[in-house]
Amino acid sequence: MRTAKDFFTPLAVGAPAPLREIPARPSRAIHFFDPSNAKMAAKIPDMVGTVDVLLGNLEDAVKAENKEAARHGLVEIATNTDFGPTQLWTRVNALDSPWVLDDLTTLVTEIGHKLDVIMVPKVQGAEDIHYVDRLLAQLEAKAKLERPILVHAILETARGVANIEEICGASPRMHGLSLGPADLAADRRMKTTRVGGGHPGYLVRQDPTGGDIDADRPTYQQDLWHYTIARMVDACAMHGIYAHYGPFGDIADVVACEDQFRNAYLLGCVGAWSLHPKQIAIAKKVFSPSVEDVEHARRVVAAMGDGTGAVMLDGKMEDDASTKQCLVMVELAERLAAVDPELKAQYDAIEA
Ligand SMILES: CC(=O)SCCNC(=O)CCNC(=O)[C@H](O)C(C)(C)COP(=O)(O)OP(=O)(O)OC[C@H]1O[C@@H](n2cnc3c(N)ncnc32)[C@H](O)[C@@H]1OP(=O)(O)O
Ligand SMILES: O=CC(=O)O
Ligand SMILES: [Mg+2]
Repeated sequence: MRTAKDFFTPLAVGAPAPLREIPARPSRAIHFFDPSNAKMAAKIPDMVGTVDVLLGNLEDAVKAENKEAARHGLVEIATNTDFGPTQLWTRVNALDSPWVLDDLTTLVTEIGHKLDVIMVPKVQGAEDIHYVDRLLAQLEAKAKLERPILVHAILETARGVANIEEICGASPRMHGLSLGPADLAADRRMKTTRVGGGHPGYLVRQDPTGGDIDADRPTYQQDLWHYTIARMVDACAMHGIYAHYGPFGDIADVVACEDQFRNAYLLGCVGAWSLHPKQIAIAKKVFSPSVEDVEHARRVVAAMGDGTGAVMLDGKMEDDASTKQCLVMVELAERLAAVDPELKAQYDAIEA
C-alpha cells in the first residue's frame, strides 16, 4: 500500500506529476467508435464539438482479426484530428488479453499527448490499476508527456464490484467508473441476455386484496441495476471521481434508453456511453440539468444568502442541506454551459 506521503509521487523518473484533483470536465456522452471500421472512422472528425467524449474502442465489439487495424486506425485519427473541446478517450483490451500491452505502448508513445483518459475493462481489484499505473508512468516518461493520462475502470465483474472502493482509491489517475452491465451480468450468472436496461421478469406484485390470490394484481418492473449503480456512485463520490452508466444495447428503444440514463443521472452519475449516434442527443439531454431545475436551484441559492438557516420558498422549507443540493445543480449547469453554447443560451435566458 502506498502511504499518503508518496501517493502523489510519480511512478517513473520523468513522468508527469499526478493530479491532486480530477477536473470535472463534462462526459455526458462517451461516444464509442471502432477505428477499424472505415465508415465509422470517417465520421469522427465531423463529430468533434458535438459530443463531450469520443472514445476509440479497441476491446469487445472489435473483431479479433481487426485489433491491430483498430489500434493503428486510432493513431491515425488522433494524429490527423484537432479535437478542440472534445476529449479523446480509448478503451484498451482487457489486461489478460494478448493485445493490451501493444495497445498501451503504441497509444501512449504515439498519441499520448492527445489522449485524456484510458478506459480499462474488466478491472478486478486495485492490483489491476497498480499495473496500469506504473506502466503508464514509464511510457509517459518515455514519450516526455507533460500531463498524466487518466484511468477509467469498467465495473463488470463480481470481484470488481466487491473491490469497488479499493479500485477507486488505487491511484491518483483514477478518473471514474462505468457500469458494464453485459459482462457483469455474465460474470454474476444473472439471467438477462440484454445489454443494459431492465427486464420484465424482475418485478414486484401488489398484495392480494381481501386474500384473493387469483384476482388480477398489478406488477411493477424493478431496476436490475439499481444496487450496482448506487454502489458505484458512493465509491466514486468518496474518492472524488465520476460515476457513469455504460451501454444501452437496444438502439431502437430510445425511450427506455432515456429512462435508464435518467435513473443513473438522478442517482449521481455524470454520463453514459453512446453506441450509436442517435444516443448522443439522449445522453446530452438527460445529463444536463433542465432549465426548470436550474431556475429553481438558483432561486433557492439566492434566497438562502450565506447558505445557513431556513427559509420558506413556494411553500417548502429550504435550508443549508437543500442549498447544497441546489449548488450541485447550479455548478453542473455552469460547467456544461462553458462547453455547450446551446445549453448556455437556455440557462442565460432564465430570468434572475
Ligand atoms: C457491451 C459493450 O462492450 S458496449 C461497447 C462496445 N460496442 C460498441 O462500441 C458498438 C458501437 N456501435 C456499433 O458498432 C454500431 O452502431 C452498431 C453495430 C450498433 C449499429 O451499426 P449499424 O447497423 O451500421 O447502424 P446504422 O445503420 O443505424 O448506422 C447509421 C450510420 O451511422 C454510422 N454509425 C453507426 N454507429 C456509429 C458510431 N458508433 N459512431 C459513428 N458512426 C456510427 C454508420 O456507419 C452509418 O453510417 P452511414 O449512414 O454513412 O451508412
Ligand atoms: O463493456 C460493457 C459491458 O456492458 O460489458
Ligand atoms: Mg464489457
